[in-house]
Amino acid sequence: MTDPNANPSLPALQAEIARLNKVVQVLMDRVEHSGDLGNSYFDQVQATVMLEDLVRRRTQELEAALAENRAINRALSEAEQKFHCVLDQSLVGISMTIDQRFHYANPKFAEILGYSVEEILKLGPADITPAEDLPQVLDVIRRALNGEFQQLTFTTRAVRKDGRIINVEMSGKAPLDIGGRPALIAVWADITERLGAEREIEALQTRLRDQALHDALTGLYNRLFLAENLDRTIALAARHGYPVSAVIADLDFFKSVNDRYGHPGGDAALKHLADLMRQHARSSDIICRYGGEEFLLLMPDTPVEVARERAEYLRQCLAEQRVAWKSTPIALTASFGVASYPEDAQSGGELIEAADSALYSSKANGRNRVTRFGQSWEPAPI
Ligand SMILES: Nc1nc2c(ncn2[C@@H]2O[C@H](COP(=O)(O)OP(=O)(O)OP(=O)(O)O)[C@@H](O)[C@H]2O)c(=O)[nH]1
Repeated sequence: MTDPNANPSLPALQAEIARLNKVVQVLMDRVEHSGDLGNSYFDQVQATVMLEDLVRRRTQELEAALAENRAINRALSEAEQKFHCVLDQSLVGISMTIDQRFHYANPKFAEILGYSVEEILKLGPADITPAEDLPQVLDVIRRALNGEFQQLTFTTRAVRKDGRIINVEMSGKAPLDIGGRPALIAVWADITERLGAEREIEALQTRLRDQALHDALTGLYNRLFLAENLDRTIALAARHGYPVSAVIADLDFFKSVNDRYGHPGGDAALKHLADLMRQHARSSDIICRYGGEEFLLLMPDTPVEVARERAEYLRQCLAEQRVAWKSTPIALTASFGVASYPEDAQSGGELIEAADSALYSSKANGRNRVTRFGQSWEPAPI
């Protein structure tokens, strides 16, 4: 990378040698012509001695200067070797770009991109950038050359020699003046694996959060989700002035379903009711498995009468359908309690309590029925 001509003392020395040569030439001419001018032999000898002395002194000075110059060059060469050694062993890629071409690349930079150093030096940033990223990369280079950044760290993609696209992080500083041309020095790291690992962790976190908020058996939201969202749902309703209705459904004599069909049969029954509630819900509704065989349907912006009708519809469907289970389909019924904010309750907690108390009335009054909070039960139509 170092130009030996860059040693500032060398041109000065060369100029001095040229000047001395001229002086010697002039003096020699004078000596030769002094005879023509009629000067004495003694004058000629004296001039020759002076000349020789001057040349000897100047030669000594020049030799000393040349020795110093050689020492400087040796020190420069050693420094360059050390510098190369560090760059060659660097764990990050280093490049220097001049006029859209890589003017320097360390082995790591070539390795990141799957080229040899010789090959990469025939390329430039545009050759290693995917076409769709090119406008953005060229814009960053343009702005860097304009001196818009003192320090820049930039994440982009690069195309390797084998065509594989990798994610790279590139850091650079303001351009340097190299031989009168702006040079961009950049440090590169292949962050493909790191990004992949980060994405996996993110996906895992999303999955874990999802699992934490859902019931594994039915896929419905669980109580934790309800706890996180109930108050917010009520607060939103209060702000916008609409009602929120709650329906709690509880399978009747579920213990005997388990006893008769076994736990897997009971699970199939729970999934059946969950699917039924899901099929007849609006996207704004929140359905969650509230307890073992208890389900909650939270219906924002829904008057209590509409909620009661929905509960009645679900009750009927459940009573009419059979849960497919081996050779013996399972007959099920459920009891329902309905309440509404702000009519029956002033908070999320009170709303659930009101719906629960209505459910209790349904159970107490014979099951397989829908009871609205604060109202006496009506006989079921079937
Ligand atoms: N299969 C299955 N059973 C469950 C699950 N969670 C709770 N249970 C059962 O649900 C039953 C609930 O019984 P109870 O609370 O006595 O209610 P019930 O038998 O439905 O009676 P009523 O509600 O009064 O009609 C218990 O036998 C629990 O073991 C589950 O995830 N799967």
